[in-house]
Amino acid sequence: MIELRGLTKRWPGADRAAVDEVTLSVPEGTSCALIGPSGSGKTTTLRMVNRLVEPSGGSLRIAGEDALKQDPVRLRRGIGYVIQEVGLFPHRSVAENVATVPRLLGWADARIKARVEEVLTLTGLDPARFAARRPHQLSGGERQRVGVARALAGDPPVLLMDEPFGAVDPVVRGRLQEEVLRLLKTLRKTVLVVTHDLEEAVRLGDAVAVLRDGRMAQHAPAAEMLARPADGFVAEFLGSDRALKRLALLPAVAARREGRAEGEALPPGASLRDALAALLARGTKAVPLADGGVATLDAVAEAGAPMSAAAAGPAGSP
Ligand SMILES: Nc1ncnc2c1ncn2[C@@H]1O[C@H](COP(=O)(O)OP(=O)(O)OP(=O)(O)O)[C@@H](O)[C@H]1O
Repeated sequence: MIELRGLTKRWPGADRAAVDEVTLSVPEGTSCALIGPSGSGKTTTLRMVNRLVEPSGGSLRIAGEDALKQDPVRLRRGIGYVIQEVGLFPHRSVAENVATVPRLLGWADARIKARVEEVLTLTGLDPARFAARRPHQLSGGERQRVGVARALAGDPPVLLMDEPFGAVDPVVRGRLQEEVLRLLKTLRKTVLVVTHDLEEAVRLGDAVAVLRDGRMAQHAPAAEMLARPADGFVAEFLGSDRALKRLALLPAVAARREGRAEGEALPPGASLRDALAALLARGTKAVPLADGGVATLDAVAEAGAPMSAAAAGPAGSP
């Protein structure tokens, strides 16, 4: 659990706080995506959590402990940190880069070697091919994977990510997001991720927190926020196509009707957006679902409407 209460940062000489009394909880094993316009305080908030930036006020608890009373260097060893530029040591091999935190933690060589192989494999990098390479011998996507492997190496319960996939092309980016998401869920990490990209926020965050001028504009599960933005600012930030974006978060079975239809059934985990895409691409009135029944255009529209049963639930914080 990461708990920020009234966390504030005033930079010297600034006329207003860059982060102004932000309160936010990320329950254990869940992820929260921080989004907001440029300069709204996302990175400053993230860097206060690992004390790369010292807060001017407020409190911060990680796993129940007062993180502002801990030694910052020790605190950071328990927090994985992934940044856009990755920040690998250029003259060290991939294996040596990934081993950074385990070495600082004083692990024995054999344990470090085994762990490096394990996290490289977890992040989709075959140790036999990649362990000995230098960072400049990797593609952008591979470097990003090494960044994730390095952050996971010491098995920290908490992971902070700042634009983790910002530097890679959209195709690689989508695949990396999927993989990292699956990995972090399996490992039950508590994750705070900063991103500019709303789709990435919705994909990676169980909850989404929108900052505006250093203040929290809304904090809610993604589907709820897309259905019910707290105000005009959040609505505009989410975009006029927010109802469409939300379809990707709801299961196709929410639009299930009795009936039969021609063509290939949608796969089991399909979303309402997948159902809509199939209906449009096939030019049919109904598409078969994996477990029987069909999804129709009317049913997709009904299930995807912001006030439908699928969207019901209390407004406000998760
Ligand atoms: N080291 C610093 N010294 C002084 N002011 C800073 C410093 N770092 C950030 N700021 C200011 O704090 C405010 C918030 O910056 P921050 O980097 O947190 O925003 P952000 O939402 O992450 O922006 P972006 O999306 O552009 O990265 C900005 O006004 C910025 O100029």
